[in-house]
Amino acid sequence: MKIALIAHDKKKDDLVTFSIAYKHILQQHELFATGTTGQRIMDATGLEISRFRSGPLGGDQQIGAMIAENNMDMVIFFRDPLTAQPHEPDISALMRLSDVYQIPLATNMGTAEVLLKGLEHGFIDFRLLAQRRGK
Ligand SMILES: O=C(CO)COP(=O)(O)O
Repeated sequence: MKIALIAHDKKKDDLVTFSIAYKHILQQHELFATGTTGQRIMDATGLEISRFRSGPLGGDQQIGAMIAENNMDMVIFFRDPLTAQPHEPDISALMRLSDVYQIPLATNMGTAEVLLKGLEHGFIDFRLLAQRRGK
């Protein structure tokens, strides 16, 4: 499965902690991230991650493009709901595309934990069908 990892600045520590805790699951999948988030997680975990641009410079849009191409299976996006972001339209667009294409999207650690455990137990296997349909 292809999983995107994204966190706003005030949530990056949480995502790093989460990635350490769930490294055993994450390492079985193909990981992508926005620029700074990806670097932080790689440094802390040693996981291999394909990094896009930083969010404000287009990273959210690049991940959105992968979703539109049926090329992303899950998005874990620790949003900061208390801080205004300069690229709010890009963030909304990414979440919108996740809904358009029915891609599992976790916007906080509670949901992310359920998603990764669901992934571990095969609950996200509908994406395998979607991948085949897209080819
Ligand atoms: O801004 C972001 C998501 O909207 C994240 O970007 P960075 O990972 O580069 O900080």
